[in-house]
This record gives sequence, C-alpha cells and structure tokens, in this order.
Amino acid sequence: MPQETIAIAADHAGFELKELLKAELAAGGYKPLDLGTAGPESVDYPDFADKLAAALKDGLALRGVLICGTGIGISIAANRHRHIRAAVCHDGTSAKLARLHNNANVLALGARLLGPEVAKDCLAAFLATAFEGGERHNRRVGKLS
Ligand SMILES: O=C[C@H](O)[C@H](O)[C@H](O)COP(=O)(O)O
Repeated sequence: MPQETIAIAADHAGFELKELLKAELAAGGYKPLDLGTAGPESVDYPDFADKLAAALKDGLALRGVLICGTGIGISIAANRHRHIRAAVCHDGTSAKLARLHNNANVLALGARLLGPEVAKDCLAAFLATAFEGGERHNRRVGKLS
C-alpha cells in the first residue's frame, strides 16, 4: 500500500514542533510534505496556511497539519478556504472527534501551548481516525461548504 502523504506547515513559532512531527510521521510510515517555514525567523502564519490549502486543493495530499503559537491564527487562515476543515486540537480526544464528527482534513496545533507528547497524541489520533459518516454528520459537514 502506498504511503499516505501528509502536508505539514508552520510559522516560526511552530517550526520546532513541525520538525518533530515530521520525524514522527516518517516513523509511522507516512510521507511528510513540508511546506515550510524552513527556520525560526519570524514569518506570517497566513502564508503557510495558504500554501497548505493550495497543496490539498491540488491533490498533493488529502490531509495536513498546521502549527503556529496557539493553532488559532493558522486555523482561522486555513478555514477561509472552502475545502479546508481545520480543527485546533489540544489533546487526543479532540483530535479523534475532529475526524469522527467533523471530517477535519487539517489538524491545527499550538506549539506554545502543547508539550511534545501531547502534540504527538493529537497527531496519532488525527491520523488513525476515520470520519464516522452517517446521515447527521454528513448533513452537518455538507453545510460547512
Ligand atoms: O495565532 C497566531 C500564532 O500563535 C502566531 O504564532 C503568533 O502570533 C506569533 O507571535 P510572535 O510574532 O510574537 O512570535
């Protein structure tokens, strides 16, 4: 089975966590598609949300991970794109429910709020969980776009 590509991008606040999660993805048999930023120099999170949204639109990946200081700014920017359902998650349960009920295609994390182990828990739950589907969830997710 081919490896699933997971797009990943961050601003300067999320750069270090992005590097950690890229290694985690590779260790788990996924193929990380790194869309930057490439270092700790200050950048603007909307630019990286836009890059990831474009990658998903172009079919380079079906799912992605975005990281900034809180996960808030980068998820707001990503959710301006109609095809993106980005969920800011703070633990494995929120990441699991974002997939089960909301069919989130982007996991947004706050590098200044989460420790590395919690961030890894979020990633693992996001990757492992499929959309539950069913009439009510399909109806509600359909209304988002
Ligand atoms: O929602 C915004 C993000 O948390 C940014 O990572 C944060 O605002 C960056 O802050 P600063 O420019 O002070 O490092």
